[in-house]
Amino acid sequence: MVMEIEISSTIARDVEVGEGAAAFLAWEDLTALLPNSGNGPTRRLLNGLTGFALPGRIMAVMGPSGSGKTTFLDSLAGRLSGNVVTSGNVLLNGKIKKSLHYGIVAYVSQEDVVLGTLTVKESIAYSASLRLPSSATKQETAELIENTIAELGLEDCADHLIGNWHLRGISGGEKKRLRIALEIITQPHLLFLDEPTTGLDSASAFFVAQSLRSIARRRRTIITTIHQPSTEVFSLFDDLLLLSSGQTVYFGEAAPALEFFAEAGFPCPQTRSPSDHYLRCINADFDYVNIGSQRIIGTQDMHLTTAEIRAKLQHKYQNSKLAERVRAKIKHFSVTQGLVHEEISRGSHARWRKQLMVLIKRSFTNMSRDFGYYWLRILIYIMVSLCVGSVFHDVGSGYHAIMARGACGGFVSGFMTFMAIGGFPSFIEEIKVFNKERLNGHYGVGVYILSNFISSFPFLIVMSFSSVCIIYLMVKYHPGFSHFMYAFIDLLLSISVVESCMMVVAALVPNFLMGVVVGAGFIGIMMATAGFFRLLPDLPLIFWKYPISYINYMAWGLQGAYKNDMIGMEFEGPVEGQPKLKGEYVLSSLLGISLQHSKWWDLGAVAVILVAYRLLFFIILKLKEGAMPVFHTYYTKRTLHHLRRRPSFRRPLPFPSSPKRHSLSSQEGLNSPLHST
Ligand SMILES: Nc1ncnc2c1ncn2[C@@H]1O[C@H](COP(=O)(O)OP(=O)(O)OP(=O)(O)O)[C@@H](O)[C@H]1O
Repeated sequence: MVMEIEISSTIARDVEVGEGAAAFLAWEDLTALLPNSGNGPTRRLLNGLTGFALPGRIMAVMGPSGSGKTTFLDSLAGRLSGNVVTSGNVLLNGKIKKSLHYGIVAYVSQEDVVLGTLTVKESIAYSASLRLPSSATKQETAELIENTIAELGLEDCADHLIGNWHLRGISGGEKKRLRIALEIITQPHLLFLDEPTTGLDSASAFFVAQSLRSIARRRRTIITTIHQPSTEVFSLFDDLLLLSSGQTVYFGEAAPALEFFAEAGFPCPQTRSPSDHYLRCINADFDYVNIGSQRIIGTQDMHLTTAEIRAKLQHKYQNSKLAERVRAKIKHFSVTQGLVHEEISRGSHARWRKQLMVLIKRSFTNMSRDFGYYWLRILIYIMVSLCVGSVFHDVGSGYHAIMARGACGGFVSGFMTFMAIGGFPSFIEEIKVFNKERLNGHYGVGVYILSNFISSFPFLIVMSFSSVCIIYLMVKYHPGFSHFMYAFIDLLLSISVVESCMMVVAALVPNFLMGVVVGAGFIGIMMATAGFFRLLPDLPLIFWKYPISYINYMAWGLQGAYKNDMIGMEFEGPVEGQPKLKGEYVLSSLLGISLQHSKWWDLGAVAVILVAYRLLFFIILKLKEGAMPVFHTYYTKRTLHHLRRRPSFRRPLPFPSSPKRHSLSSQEGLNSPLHST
């Protein structure tokens, strides 16, 4: 007999009667494919999933490791990596949505992306200030922060630093709860969580699940993937989506799943928890277990292989009235556009000026507490400056001092700016935090770039000022306050350009080692064409002179530095008694510097290049947001068109006709990812 489970009347009521804003989410025939770059098989990571999530309810997505739980959440949220192709519809409040990022959904991922230099309370407070409406009073915000801390049991560690690579901070479980707190503080209408309880002890896991349930009860829609929940935790979930190899094994209310399994011939033993039982039935990883030298069958108690159990369950689900009604409900969703009148809230409600102030403060706090971000570099800059100062000490104005001054200028413009690459690991961390917060709609790209620049500027001033002070005084460059200030601003702008350039690299290559290599390579090219190792007039005209030397901040910076030092100076000639050499003559004849424009033009050019890099950084971040989805849609269409022409790809999925135990090799065939060639 086939038992059919009714979709509860409460769900139906929820769908029909909605008060205020709420998120009714549905997905239809959701498929994710991993095409092989060659002519090999295409993996189906998700295979035609259909279902819905309703406000006021919390849905658990369960399945063995690798069954596609994260892929499912990512494909709903439009966050899958570029190599995965998706098809199907995602409907939010009856309207088809391409994806649910930039604030439509709050997503708590598994990745550990938080600023480790802040305390738990500070992190939550910044997150609240960034997103709560500007009308929220200080007291309301403080209450909300306290409540959120209490809701996730973070009181004991509220004032502890989170911790990073060199700073031991809060525990992994506390970090996990903090990441949830950062997202739930604004009570988002739609919340996705990827394994929020993994790594937590049973009491904390229960605590977290209970908080999520109470949030859901405030007409919030919550979908969470979960690994091995305890019976207590499992009982807190309203709905269940059970996945195996990217296919639905069960979708519906969580409690009746027991009857579904029993009806299918797999009743849950009394000694086993229901969630354990479901996973055991569909987890093929331990079908065959080696105990000593013996190989035994893990699912012996059910007399079937996992592949057979899974196929039976899938078959039963696909042909059940339950699946039929889900499809009917989705149809209802798609024809009833705008089930709720209010738009669901998106990301931040704070005004951009408030966001800018909060981000500047947060970024400045992070930079000043992270020793590796600027302090270490400032220390190294001072030490290197002392070394340069003593090597070129009181360089003088003899004939040989001409080359010494040139070399010292070359070293400062080249190597001293190159050292800005040392901040790359911190840039990478910051970009990761930006990416996460941006996708969750906390703030915009422009606000982030401006805040990052403003908060780093005081450190760059300290770095350049201390270096120029030491070098200028020890080497005894051209005397005079204006000359000193020029050298300081020249170095400040040059270091700022390298910083901006490194931010561009971090946005394009978000990997520490690869980023450092790319950044170092780029600065190396700038050094080679700056006019010190090869004079500017001698550079090959095509490419190296035009355009490279003209877009090279170091070339402009070095020309300005040379002019600042040498114009107005006189140097001894090569032979004693010869007339003195004027600085202008040295510049044009020996150093290949054009005197057709003043040193201020050179400084202006460095400033323009700095603005250009910041703009480039903005454009890259914007392009990643805007153009990448367009490219991905094109790639998806092309790949699907190509795949649909393959007959084997269109073939329906196989279900074994008889529950015979397969040989190991045939079982492996069934358990391997579903694919077509
Ligand atoms: N971008 C990708 N490129 C290659 N393989 C991918 C990609 N995304 C997902 N996969 C593969 O899809 C399968 C499902 O991955 P997914 O992370 O969704 O599983 P999961 O059920 O969340 O597992 P776990 O519980 O271990 O986190 C895995 O085999 C994974 O390697």
